[in-house]
Amino acid sequence: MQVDTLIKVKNLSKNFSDLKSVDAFDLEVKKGELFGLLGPNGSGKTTMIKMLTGQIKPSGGEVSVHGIDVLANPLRVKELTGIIPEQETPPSFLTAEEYLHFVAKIRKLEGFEDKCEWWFSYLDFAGQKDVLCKDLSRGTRQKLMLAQAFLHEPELVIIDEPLINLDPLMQRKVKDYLRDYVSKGGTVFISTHILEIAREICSSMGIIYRGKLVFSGNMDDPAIGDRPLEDFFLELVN
Ligand SMILES: Nc1ncnc2c1ncn2[C@@H]1O[C@H](COP(=O)(O)OP(=O)(O)OP(=O)(O)O)[C@@H](O)[C@H]1O
Repeated sequence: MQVDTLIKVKNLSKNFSDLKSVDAFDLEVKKGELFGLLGPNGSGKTTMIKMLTGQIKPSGGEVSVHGIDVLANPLRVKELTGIIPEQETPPSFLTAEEYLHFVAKIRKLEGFEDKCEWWFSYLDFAGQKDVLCKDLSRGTRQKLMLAQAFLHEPELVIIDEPLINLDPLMQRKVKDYLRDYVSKGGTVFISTHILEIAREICSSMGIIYRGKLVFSGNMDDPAIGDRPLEDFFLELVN
């Protein structure tokens, strides 16, 4: 079945005791979008991503990915989606290469060695292939997490803070890769509190503040106009 809306969220909420971390959130992300979820620290971005990827259960509302109810079938959603959760670290007892090969085998990828080689080369960490994941630098761990998420070229990739810990050259490469991925038909959902990233690469965005979606639209939405994104953002979250 062809699905054009890859992420659909309706009246979604997550409470931690009295705190409404995500509050009655509605959102749709269509195929081909590079969507950025922006918001200040503690506004609910990671909580949203955890609900999209079946890591935590919502307190209320509906969430579907690829037209599949995430609560009912989280494993199927994980099979179809590339995911980089917040500050995820790969297993400490595997080397970088072993980890990528392990992921490729779970994904039942054929000819994965070449694909892994491509990632080692593109993100310039072939020299760390044989290093245990626990001994990798934070930036190299992030490169590895990016590689594992895109290895099977899924229709949808969901990334919490894609450029975290990367140096400017690697940030440039990842931004180029994300733009190219979407231009070839992929869909990417990112969360970030870095507005320049969204301005530079996203086609659409949502702004979350205190758990509520306070804006959703394209980057050329007339409400933003010619203002710096920072001004628009601060107007909504102050
Ligand atoms: N497991 C939890 N138990 C209690 N409170 C939580 C839990 N997870 C998140 N929260 C709270 O929910 C709110 C939203 O947190 P979340 O991590 O989603 O924010 P964020 O927008 O991703 O922040 P940042 O940009 O700082 O990473 C915060 O107040 C946080 O303390």
